[in-house]
Order: sequence, then C-alpha cells, then structure tokens
Amino acid sequence: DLPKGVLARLRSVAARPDVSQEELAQALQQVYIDEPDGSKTLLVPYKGRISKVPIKPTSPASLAGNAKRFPLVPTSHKPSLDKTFLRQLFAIMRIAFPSWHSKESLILVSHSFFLVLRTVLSVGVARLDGRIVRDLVKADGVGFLKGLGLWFLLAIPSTYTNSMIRHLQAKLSLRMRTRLTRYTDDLYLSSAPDLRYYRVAMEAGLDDVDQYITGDIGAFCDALSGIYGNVLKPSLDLVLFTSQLSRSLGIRGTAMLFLNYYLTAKILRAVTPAFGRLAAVEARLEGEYRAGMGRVGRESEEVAFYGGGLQERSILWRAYLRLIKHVNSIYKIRIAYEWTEDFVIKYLWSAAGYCLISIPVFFTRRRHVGVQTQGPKPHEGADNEVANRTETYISSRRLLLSLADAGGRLMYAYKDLLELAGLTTRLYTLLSTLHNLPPLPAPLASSSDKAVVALRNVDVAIPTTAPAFAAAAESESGSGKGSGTVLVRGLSFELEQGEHLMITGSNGVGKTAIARVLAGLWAAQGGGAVSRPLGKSGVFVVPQRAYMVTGTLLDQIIYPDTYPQFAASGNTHKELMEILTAVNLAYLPAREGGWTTRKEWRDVLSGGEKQRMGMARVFYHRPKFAILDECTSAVSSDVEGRMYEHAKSLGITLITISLRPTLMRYHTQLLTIPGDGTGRWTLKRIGTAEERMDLDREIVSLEHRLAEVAQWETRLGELERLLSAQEA
Ligand SMILES: Nc1ncnc2c1ncn2[C@@H]1O[C@H](COP(=O)(O)OP(=O)(O)OP(=O)(O)O)[C@@H](O)[C@H]1O
Repeated sequence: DLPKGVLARLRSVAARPDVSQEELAQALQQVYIDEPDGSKTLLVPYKGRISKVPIKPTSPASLAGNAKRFPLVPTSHKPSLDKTFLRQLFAIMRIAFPSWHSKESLILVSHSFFLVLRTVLSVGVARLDGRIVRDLVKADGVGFLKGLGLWFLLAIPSTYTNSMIRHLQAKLSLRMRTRLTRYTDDLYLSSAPDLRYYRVAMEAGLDDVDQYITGDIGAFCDALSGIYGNVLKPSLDLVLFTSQLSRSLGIRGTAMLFLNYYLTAKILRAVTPAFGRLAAVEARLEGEYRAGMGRVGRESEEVAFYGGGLQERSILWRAYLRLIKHVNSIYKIRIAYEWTEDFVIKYLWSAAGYCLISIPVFFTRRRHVGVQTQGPKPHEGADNEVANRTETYISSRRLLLSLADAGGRLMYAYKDLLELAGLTTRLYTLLSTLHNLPPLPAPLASSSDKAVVALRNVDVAIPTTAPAFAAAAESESGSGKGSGTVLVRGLSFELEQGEHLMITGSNGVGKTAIARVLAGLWAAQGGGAVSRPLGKSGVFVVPQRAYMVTGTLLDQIIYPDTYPQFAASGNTHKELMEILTAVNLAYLPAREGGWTTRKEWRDVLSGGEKQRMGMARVFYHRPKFAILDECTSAVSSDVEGRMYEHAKSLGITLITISLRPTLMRYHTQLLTIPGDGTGRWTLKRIGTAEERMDLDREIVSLEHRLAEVAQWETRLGELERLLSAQEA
C-alpha cells in the first residue's frame, strides 16, 4: 500500500545491482512523499506496517504574522500574575491552539465536559450519601438497599470520568508540546538569512536553548493542561456546592460562607511566595547543569587526555549544588506556606463548616418543637425528624468537605498558576528572542553567466548584540566580549571562477571571520556589500572543526543532503566510491560494514579522516566556489596536494584559509592579514605557474634545511664537548 512516488523511488534504489535487503529497509526508512502543498509525509516502518507522519513546516508568512505578538520584554521583568503574563500566555496559546476546529480544541472540549460531569456526579454522590445514612437511621431496609444499588451505579460513570480526565489532560499536554516544539524548531532551525540557531547566543545573548526546547516546553504544557483542570474543576465545584449548600444554609449561612472565602484568600495571598520567579530560576539552573553534563559527554576524549575528570566533576558539582540549593530554598519557603494553607483549609474551613451546618440543625429544631407535641405519633415524628436532620447533616457535611477540597485545590492552583507564570516567561523569552532577531542582510547574487565572489569595501567585524536586545537587557550594547571590534577594514576583492585565493595571516587575525562574512553568517559591516553565487552549489564551506552528522556512512558524504535527495540526484554508490578514493578513504565502507552502517562517526573516525570526509563533501556537491578553512591541517601533505589538484580538476574555485605556505602553489592570489590591530590587508597575485613552482621549490628546500637545524645543533654540542674534553 505504498504511494506510487515512493515506490518509484524505492525502485530507483533497488534497480542498482548491488542493493541489499538492509539497504532497501534503510531507503524505506528515509523516504518521504512531497505533498502538493509543500509539506512532507514521512513513512516510518512501524510494527510491520508503514505509519505516515505528516510534517507541515510553519510557513514564513505565519511566522512573520506571529512576530508582532512577541514584542521583547525587558529582562528585568519578574513573572507574576499580571497583564503581561496574560498577554504572553495568549500569544503562546495562539500557537498551541491554532484554530477552534483543531484537534486540540476538541480534546479541550471533551476534557471540559468530563470536568463538569465529575462535579455534577459529586453532587449526586453527596445527596445519595445523605439518603443512605437517612435510611440507615430510619432502619428502612428497602430504601437502604436501593440507595446502595444506586451508589454502585453512580460509581461506574464517576470512576470512568476520573480516568478520562487524567487521560485527556495528558493527551492535551502532549499535543500542545508537539505543536509548540515544531513551531519552535521551525523558528530556531531557520535557514539563511535568519540562521537563528547560529546567532541567538551571540547576537541576542540567549544561552542553553536546548533546555528551553527540550525541558521548558514540556513543563509548560504539563503545567498549562494541569492548571485548566485544577482551576476549572474547583471553581465549578465552588459555585455548584455553594449554591447547593445555600439552599440548606439560608442567607445568613451563605454570607458567612463568602466571608470565609474572602478571609482565606486574604491570608493565603499574604503568605504566598513568588513561585513564578522561583520556577523560572529553577529552569535556568537546570539548563546550566544540563549544558555542563552535555559538554563533558561531547568533549570526553579531550577531557580524558588532559585527565580533567576531577576538574570537570567540581564544575558540574558546583552547578548541581547551585540547583539543589535553590530547590531546597523553595522547599523551605513552601513549609511556611503549606503550613498556613493546611491550617486554613483543613481547620479553619472545617470549623466554619461545623458552625454553618449547625445553623439549619438548630433552626429546624426550634421550628419543629410545636409539630412534635401536636403530631399523632410523637415517636415516629421524632424519628423522621432525626433521620431528616441526619440526611441534611451528612449531605451538607459531604458538600462542605468537597468544598474544602475544592478550596484547597484552588489554593494549590494559585501556586501552580504562579509557577505557570514562571514557565510562560521562559517560553515567551525564547519565542520573542527568536522572533526579534533581525534577518541578516542577504548577499547579492552574482549573475549566473559570470559567477564571482566579491567583497566591496567591507568591514569584517565581530557581531554586536542587536540593539533591541541591548535595550531589553537595559545595558550598553555589546555584552559579548570584544564584540563590534573591526578585524579587517575596507576589504575589497573580486574572484572569478578559475582564480584561486589563499587567505593567510597569524592566529586570531580574522581569517575565519572573512569566511563567515562570505558565507553570510556575519553581516558585512561598514556599508560594504558581498556578492556571490547563492546556495550550496554556489559557495560551499568546509569549516575548521570537522562535523559529523548523526546517520549512516553515506549520510556523512552527502551532508547536508538527505538520502531521498541522494536517490533523486541519480548519484550511485560507484560515484561515492570514486569520491572516497579521491580523498584516500576508499577503505571505509569495507572497514565499517557498508554504506548504511550507523555509528558515532565523531568518535569512530580519526582527526585526519574527518577532515578528508569534509573534502569528500566538496567533491560530492561540486560547488562553483569552495571555502576551505584550514580543513586539511591534519591531512598529510601528499594527500592534501592530491585533493587540491582533484578539486581544481572538477572546476571548483578554491578560497583557502591556511598557514601552510606549501598550499600557495594551488592559488593565484594571496590575501594577507598582518593583524597589527589596524585592520590592514594586502592582496597580491602569486604569479605564473612557473614562478609559483619556483617559489614552491624554494619553500620546500628551506623547509628541509630548517628541519635539519636541530641535528646540526646537536652535532655542534657534541663537537664542543669533545673539544673541551681534549683540552682538559
Ligand atoms: N563569537 C565571537 N565573540 C567574540 N569574539 C570572537 C567571536 N568569534 C571570533 N571572535 C574573535 O575574532 C578574532 C578572529 O577570529 P577568527 O576565528 O577569524 O580567527 P582566525 O584568523 O581564523 O584564527 P585561526 O588562525 O586561529 O583560526 C579572534 O580574536 C576571536 O577571538
């Protein structure tokens, strides 16, 4: 039952003679259907069948439309139950509940229905409770048995309602989480010109985004779906039970009941700590601790080489202690609060309840004194009297107990609301930060017939905090250290295809920074402009630190393409093998168990192998221009040379950032950054091929002679020792 398009794609994989069963399964796992509306349907093998998961990315228009609902809030804002909280909550809810006919709304309606049903059933149970006890007091066996039968009948919908409420609440939370996570991911993992995942820390000062997305969204959804039931149910209970009670309590009793509510609210408000702020701080500390743990996992080898386990442990321990201290202080603050809460709800309310129940009891007795003396069967009248009074008492007492319970829940809900305010602020901060990050100025596209990479009068400078964020942080702009510093001033060059540029200069002068401006990661400053062929087929960058993606061996070569894109491109394993041969990695598929092997490639491959894989990606994508940022520094010189020659033979124009003079021979222009603090630069032609070869030969011979210096020095030392021994 596979769709036709998918079958065709699978066949294209299967058409290859070397395809294995495992590969087919792999292909199936990664195949998706492109829907006409631009969304995708992933096909996921599940329990022997194929489950379809529709993925609808949030459209840029709706992202832009939502942006106005997320103005920045000053960082000094403390979460509390105020207008800002409501505004933030509604802005987030618009994402979680996109329309009134969404599935979420349907769940909410059924959830509300069961909540109301439970309250109605509770009133029924209270009445029935009174009736059963009345029949018991009256020794009415038939009535008692009837009551008992009804009791069990009522128990069925009551218990079902309870489990449905819990189920729907969990389901609602999960659906909201999915919506919010997808929305946040669409916003966060945005492509150029936004690149929010790259810029959010540097330009907006927001750290630990992983905690926001993986932890806080879930906690927010749990809190929100919980709060709905926790507020709606006790509020309903309060209204319904009060109206029920007021029938037997009369005006005086009802007035007292309201006085009781008022006093309770006053007392508890006075003793409630700022739970919202505490929750927000807890989430932040949790994020810091988690980030620390993640860092050690990621960089475990480096830490192990340095033997830095103890140091890392003390750093993590400090982060953990900060978190625990905070959580402990919350617990301490809670003691006083919960003590007051218990006292008020359990004892004050019960005492008030006894007084209230006594009103109808005493009132009824006085009223019925005359009736008792005049009735035909005084003892029967008295029995009924007691039975009725007991019924009123039991029903009222149950209602009052439920009322106390509802009151308690409302008080808890108040605390939960404050915690929700804290989580709302966290989530709002994330969303508003992502929404308010201004897009990078787009590089100009160079004309298609003449592809050039050109910089015109560009200042290469470390990005500053965006002004909106600096204002929100209420500090001077540039919280990042050294941000705004101009590294290279007024840089201009134009590189046509076939010209090859080498950028050199000592460490930290801003060579990679130039690559960032060329790639569009940093904005060109000083009013200058960048033009280049767009897309990864235009300019492809291989960064200094090798990056290995989660996935198969094949995924490493084709990154950032996906398997279906590979299948659609018409490329085959044979071509991939040729690429691996060009980078001296032809042994990898056999060594690692085939193209579809999944491993933690970051750890499996050596430093040099990872760098060669970077070059394999260049050969796979065959861009017009490739920026190679010291990406062959761990590769042996001979293999490096062959890779450069191969790149040039494929017609790829190279922009190399390197400190190795031996690489100069593959380039025609040399950009040097002296790094004297003035931002100066020089651009020179490297000369004809013959001149370059001469230079190269001289460099090689000098390098050889320099390598011998140590030997000469040792020999000199030996001779000196020999001489002094002879003289002695
Ligand atoms: N996000 C950042 N925040 C602050 N400073 C930065 C940031 N990124 C880079 N810098 C600074 O900009 C300067 C240039 O960095 P860049 O990475 O371009 O150096 P480089 O010339 O490529 O050096 P190397 O040869 O060591 O790779 C450095 O002093 C660095 O500290």
